[in-house]
Amino acid sequence: MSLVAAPMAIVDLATSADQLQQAMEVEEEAKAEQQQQQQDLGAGEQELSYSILMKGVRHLSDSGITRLPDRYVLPAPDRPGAAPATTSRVKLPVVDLARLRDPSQRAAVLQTLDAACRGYGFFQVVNHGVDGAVIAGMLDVARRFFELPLPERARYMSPDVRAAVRYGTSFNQAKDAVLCWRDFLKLACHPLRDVVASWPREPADLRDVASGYAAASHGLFMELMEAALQALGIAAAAADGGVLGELAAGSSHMMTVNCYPACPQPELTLGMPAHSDYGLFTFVLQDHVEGLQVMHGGRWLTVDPIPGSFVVNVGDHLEIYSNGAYKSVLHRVRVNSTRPRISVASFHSLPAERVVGPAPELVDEAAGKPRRYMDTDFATFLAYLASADGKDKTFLQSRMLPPPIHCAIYN
Ligand SMILES: O=C(O)CCC(=O)C(=O)O
Ligand SMILES: [Fe+2]
Repeated sequence: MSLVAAPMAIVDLATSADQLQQAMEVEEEAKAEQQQQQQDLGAGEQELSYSILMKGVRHLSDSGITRLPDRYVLPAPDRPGAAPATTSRVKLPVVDLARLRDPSQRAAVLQTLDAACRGYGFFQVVNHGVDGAVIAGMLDVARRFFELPLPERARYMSPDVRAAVRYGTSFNQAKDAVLCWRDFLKLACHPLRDVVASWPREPADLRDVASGYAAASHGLFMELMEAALQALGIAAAAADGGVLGELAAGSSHMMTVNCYPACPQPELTLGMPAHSDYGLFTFVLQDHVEGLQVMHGGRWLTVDPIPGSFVVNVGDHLEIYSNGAYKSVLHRVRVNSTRPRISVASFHSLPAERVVGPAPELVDEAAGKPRRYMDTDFATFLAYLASADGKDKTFLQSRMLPPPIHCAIYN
């Protein structure tokens, strides 16, 4: 063995001693967790304490419960089967990025994008060019994260909504009167280089895989924003910097990895309640299990997942920026009794400190295009979340201006 190799061998030994120690710790934690699960359910399936519920639904599902704990049972009118009930499935409008990139077909695809953002607020992106291995890898590492023993996941629990990494359960767990059948891992993704080191250390490939995925998602977001601005007729502003230039200089990007385990009574609860998203565009990557539903024409429609595609939706910021032309639409997630589901939602927007209001190009009082929304910023949104439950699109509604009053006397 050469002298050069010796320090390597020492490092290797040290690493494996560390790994052995870690493996023993994890095994002990897993045993303790299993005992705890049995204790949690020891007295039959009596109502569970708040601290047990805060361990999340993966913990409950792994415990083998057969009845939904009361805290997850929605009032009858809010249950997924209640009116407006539907089992209709929807194939969302398809935005083909290969065609968008082809100058001879760009105008036609811009029309599709524009119509989708005005009508559904949702569309699917295909032929995006993101390597299938990056997509499959992201879903796979997400699944493996939620399979880690609870103590390993629980390291990242935090009440701080600004934390770069946050593990939790339900929708807004500190506020939800009825809990949701979802656990999540939230990862701040901007600036990527600075935040990755604070992401979970396990699974060992999570940082690498998720940062590759985050970079790809951000690239697609920039491309779609440019297209959306062009479709809205404000591309000229982008040419001299504009909002696209701002986004290139800095943006906000959060990734939420959602885990919806199999649920004993899925007809009584939801994985996520009806909500709209806060940013400009959200990219959702879902596995092959359906669950996402979109409100359209007063009915809930289940999105048919196209494997390898992204579901993209307009967020509150884009509705405000487009002065109401593009719609930030209510959506929710249903769960089922047999198949766990994983999704990865990437929320893209302007920097958190940026005040967002309607684009000046889209407001013209004299031409009958009044400003329809107040300016807003992240601090206002957080204050809103702290004061209300943040559901049912009420934040966006709180930013809407009343239509101008036209009085005949002055006309
Ligand atoms: O799980 C899904 O399909 C959607 C998730 C979602 O709407 C969200 O994270 O805001
Ligand atoms: Fe959402």
